[in-house]
Amino acid sequence: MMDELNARGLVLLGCGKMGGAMLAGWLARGLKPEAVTVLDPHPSDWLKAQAGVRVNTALPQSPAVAIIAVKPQMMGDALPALKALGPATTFVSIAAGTPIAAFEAALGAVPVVRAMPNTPAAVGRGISAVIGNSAVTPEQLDMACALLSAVGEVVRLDHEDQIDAVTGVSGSGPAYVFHMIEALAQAGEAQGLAPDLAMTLARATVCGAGELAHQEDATAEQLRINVTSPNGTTQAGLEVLMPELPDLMRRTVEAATNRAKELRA
Ligand SMILES: NC(=O)C1=CN([C@@H]2O[C@H](COP(=O)(O)OP(=O)(O)OC[C@H]3O[C@@H](n4cnc5c(N)ncnc54)[C@H](O)[C@@H]3O)[C@@H](O)[C@H]2O)C=CC1
Ligand SMILES: O=C(O)[C@@H]1CCC=N1
Repeated sequence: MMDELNARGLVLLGCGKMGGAMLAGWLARGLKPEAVTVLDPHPSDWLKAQAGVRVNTALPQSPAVAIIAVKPQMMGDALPALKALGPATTFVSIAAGTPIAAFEAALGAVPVVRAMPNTPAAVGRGISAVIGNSAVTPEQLDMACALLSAVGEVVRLDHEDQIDAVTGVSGSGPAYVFHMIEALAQAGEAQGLAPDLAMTLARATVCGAGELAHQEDATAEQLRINVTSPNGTTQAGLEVLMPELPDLMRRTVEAATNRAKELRA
């Protein structure tokens, strides 16, 4: 897959937080900088420092893939730049909200893969959900999945409308976890710990628990039970957290999903 991309090229439309995170992951995994053309009116300092990557130059004739990573609100302005690319290019959009039909309306009957990744892609630990349109060949869908799997896990969806809930869970999800670090650190401070120490403990705890969940086969429930001594400290803490968190998380994911639906307009 990287061989084909290195030979034919990859175009990235929009290199902000998510496009940059994925590009960082691909460059670290064998994508040659010279094979990459980025279109972005405001290139970041990180992008400017990527020697060899073409920024705001003419596009290659027929790149293997064009990644669309602009905000849904910018789509109308941004998409015409890709109009010259033909049906041999697979268009992969990572935008929340924007439906496949909008790309077909703007670009014609081209192969489109709609994907929802997340920022841990920057360290090869993302997860992306994907769905293709009727013009995508199995080989093109496989290539898009291989590209995304270079920066994490990939799941294939059956219906495009599932992607709004995916966005609410895994697209936005890293932010919920980072907020958990912030809240856990603040709670440590409230118990008298110095801010730096509380943050060190909270960050390492969330990272360590995440890594344990990643490496172990045990369910999340079992991993929780393993920490919880009967009548011990964890049980006392969970008796406060568990009645509150599921409903709070349900409302959080519902709000994010609903916002993804609104962005369709
Ligand atoms: N940040 C995240 O965690 C995730 C974001 N996404 C999706 O990725 C897309 C980008 O989001 P972010 O990277 O967070 O936003 P961002 O604001 O960091 O990046 C957007 C980039 O697009 C550029 N841009 C603006 N107008 C343009 C144009 N006409 N042509 C080319 N580039 C243009 C901007 O200069 C900016 O660098 C959105 O559609 C979002 O829904 C999807 C999954 C996760
Ligand atoms: O907040 C957003 O709209 C984007 C989509 C998923 C994560 N960030």
